[in-house]
Amino acid sequence: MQRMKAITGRCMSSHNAANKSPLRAKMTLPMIRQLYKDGKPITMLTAYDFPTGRLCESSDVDITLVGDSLAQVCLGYDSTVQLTLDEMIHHCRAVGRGSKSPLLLADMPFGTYFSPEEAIRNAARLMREGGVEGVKLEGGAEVIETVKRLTSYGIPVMGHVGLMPQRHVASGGYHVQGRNAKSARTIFHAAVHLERAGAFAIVVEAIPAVIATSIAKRVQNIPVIGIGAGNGVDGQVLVVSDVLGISQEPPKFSRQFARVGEIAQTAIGSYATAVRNKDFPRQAETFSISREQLLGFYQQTGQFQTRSKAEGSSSLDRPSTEEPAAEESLNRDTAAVESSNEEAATNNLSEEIDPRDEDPMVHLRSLFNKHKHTS
Ligand SMILES: Nc1nc(=O)c2c([nH]1)NC[C@@H]1CN(c3ccc(C(=O)N[C@@H](CCC(=O)O)C(=O)O)cc3)CN21
Ligand SMILES: CC(C)C(=O)C(=O)O
Repeated sequence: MQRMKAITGRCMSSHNAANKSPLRAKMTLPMIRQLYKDGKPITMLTAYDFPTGRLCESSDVDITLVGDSLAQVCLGYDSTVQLTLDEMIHHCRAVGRGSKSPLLLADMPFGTYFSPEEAIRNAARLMREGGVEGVKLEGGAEVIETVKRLTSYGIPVMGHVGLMPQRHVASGGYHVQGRNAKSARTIFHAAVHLERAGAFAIVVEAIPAVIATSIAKRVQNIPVIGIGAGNGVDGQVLVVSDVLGISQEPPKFSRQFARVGEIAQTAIGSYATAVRNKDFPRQAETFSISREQLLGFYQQTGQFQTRSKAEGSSSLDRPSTEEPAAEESLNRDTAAVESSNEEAATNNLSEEIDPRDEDPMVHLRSLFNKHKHTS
């Protein structure tokens, strides 16, 4: 019942051309909180563009995250550090056009929240220009003041501790965090402080499951959402391309719930083969034109001409006509075409016509001549 409430805001436009899925409740922060209070696991998935946004919508996830993994997964950069705020905003807008009902969040890109002032300005851009409903940022003690300031201005903030991909240069790679007592304690305290600073949720990434569970038990008022952090937390997040099986190097903690990459490659290979074999397109994949209109076209473009002439011109490749027209209406329409093109037609029809049997011209010419003789 909770999920059926609060059908407001962006959800009102969810029956547009872009979104054929049935109306579902617009996820709001209070609804996320309620899921948490009810002990229901929160589902979160990344999206990077309109199609993946639509998948979040139709698959009923609670939170769509335009993660800065966008940089690697979608844009081909080496790391998230290279992503700009403008690029992030551009992709948020696309995701938002497909993902209407889930809560829509964006990662603050690297270098856009080094001071509280900078963070406020850039988070406001993500909300105003990108259309997101909250931001996620990586960090512990060093971002607490920033989180306080953002939330004080009504900008919902999701924290992110443990493995922080934006620090991969300093960390020398993507390493599991919290595997010694000191590191685990630092992450634990960061989570506690993020809750106090006003974060509405915290992502914990690539830490031992028992540490994540400890954090989730200690953080009592907001959900702890795990990625590579085991099953003792309040929700899970994964990268959509890992879930679909289209990532080049999915992290060990992810699961490929399908092998969409293999399916896609097979499909595209089949397409290329069909084109090379002239097996694509087929008749049903082609457009037709009525015989009378085709006749008019041939007349108006002077294509009733001799075979030798025809062979000399490359513009005479003629599409086949498939649409059967009732003889009567064809004759009537042909007459109309003829009267408006009588002179040109007469000139052209006085010449020898391409005799090939399969050529629709042959049939059209005979109809045309029949009409001329009987009128
Ligand atoms: N496709 C994809 N999925 C992700 O989850 C993801 C990205 N890309 N890009 C941005 C960050 C980077 N992330 C990563 C990337 C690699 C590992 C990884 O391979 N970790 C190793 C352990 C490495 C070590 O401890 O030395 C592993 O075995 O999973 C983890 C998180 C998570 N994010
Ligand atoms: C995987 C999630 C948590 C993320 O931060 C990202 O996609 O960048």
